[in-house]
Amino acid sequence: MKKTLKDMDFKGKKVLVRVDFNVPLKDGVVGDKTRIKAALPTIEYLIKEEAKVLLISHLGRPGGEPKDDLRMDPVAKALANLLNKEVKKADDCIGEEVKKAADNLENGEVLVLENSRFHAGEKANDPEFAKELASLADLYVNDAFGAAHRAHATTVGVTEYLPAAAGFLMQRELNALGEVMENPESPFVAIMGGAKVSDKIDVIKNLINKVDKLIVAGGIANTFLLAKGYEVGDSLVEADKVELAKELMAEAEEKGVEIVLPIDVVIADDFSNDANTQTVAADEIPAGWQVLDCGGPQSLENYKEIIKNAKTVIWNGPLGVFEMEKFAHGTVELAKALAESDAHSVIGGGDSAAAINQAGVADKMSHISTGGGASLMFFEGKELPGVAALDDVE
Ligand SMILES: Nc1ncnc2c1ncn2[C@@H]1O[C@H](COP(=O)(O)OP(=O)(O)OP(=O)(O)O)[C@@H](O)[C@H]1O
Ligand SMILES: O=C(O)[C@H](O)COP(=O)(O)O
Repeated sequence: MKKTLKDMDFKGKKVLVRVDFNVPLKDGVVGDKTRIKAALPTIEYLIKEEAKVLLISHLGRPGGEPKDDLRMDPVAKALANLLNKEVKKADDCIGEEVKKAADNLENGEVLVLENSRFHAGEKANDPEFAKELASLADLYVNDAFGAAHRAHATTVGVTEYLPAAAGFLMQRELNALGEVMENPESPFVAIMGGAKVSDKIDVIKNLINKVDKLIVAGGIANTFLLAKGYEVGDSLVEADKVELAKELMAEAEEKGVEIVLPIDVVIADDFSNDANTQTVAADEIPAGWQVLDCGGPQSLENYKEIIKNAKTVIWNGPLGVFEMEKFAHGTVELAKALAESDAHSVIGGGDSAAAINQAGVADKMSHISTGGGASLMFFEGKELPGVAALDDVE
């Protein structure tokens, strides 16, 4: 058991809180506040407990140096609006100026530090950088589930120097994902979509030991269709993963797990929303065409029937190129089917969460993770470095 907020006394203490405020920015304004809202319970608790709150996050991938369009100012502004309270902002996350700003905080005040990835030491998990950061505070709280799969200075390194506990969001994510992986009510169905087989192999391998049915859709389905001996035209495939797809299908069969592939698919003559399209059987994809949505009517009917009978469903990755309206149908319909079902539904962050929001059914899901890569690593059955590094309860 990891330490949580309830295991620490915060009054008058400077608390370095790692949050995942890696949010989309549009014209210098936060485009989606979901991740900021998700961290509010921890921040509000610390304010109430009269801590001095130092928030640290990465934003985008600036490559170890300052980039003005990736500063945390819009995030601090959005947070101030949500908290309805003044939020201070520092122009760096280490150094004398920042130390002074941290020391000048009154109990219950909040200071947002600058993007941690403006320093190369963050991704390198450099001990010197971690030590500098840690020197700002008395205690450390990690509420950044979305970044817990990264062994960086703000997620792992600092825990060498400060007492370290999990925040409320971190706890909520670990409980929700842990429950579904350890005690799923069956029938247990996983839906894997998205673009890259290589990203999902370890997840599929682990899930084959846990689920009753595994729906393979999105771009990754093409490699499995190829492995079945179908032609897939110009579709996105990973030719070097065909053998592996065959092995995974054989392993699933041995274990009595059904791998469900699309029956019919929406194909296009170009990777474009203006392309010509048609719906064809998955074993009749003509040369020169590419699959951009696994949600043909028969496939969808099949997925809906499976979901209707499921007690637990986990979903990671869209069924098609849902960013283009013409190919969003399957993903949106699947989201709606999940919303209508009684199954316990857990969504693995990233694009799938965006699709659920697009379909307007977010409130119908049991749990939508704030982590993309982190939830995938969790579904792989691996321990997240940012969690492992936290203190155990004595
Ligand atoms: N048939 C397809 N052909 C090409 N790309 C596809 C296809 N189906 C889905 N995609 C693309 O897959 C991408 C999402 O893949 P990814 O593996 O990153 O999903 P994810 O795991 O949900 O995302 P994240 O890593 O953000 O959690 C989307 O951009 C989508 O357009
Ligand atoms: O958005 C995410 O998945 C996390 O914030 C991690 O971001 P990263 O992939 O840039 O490390």
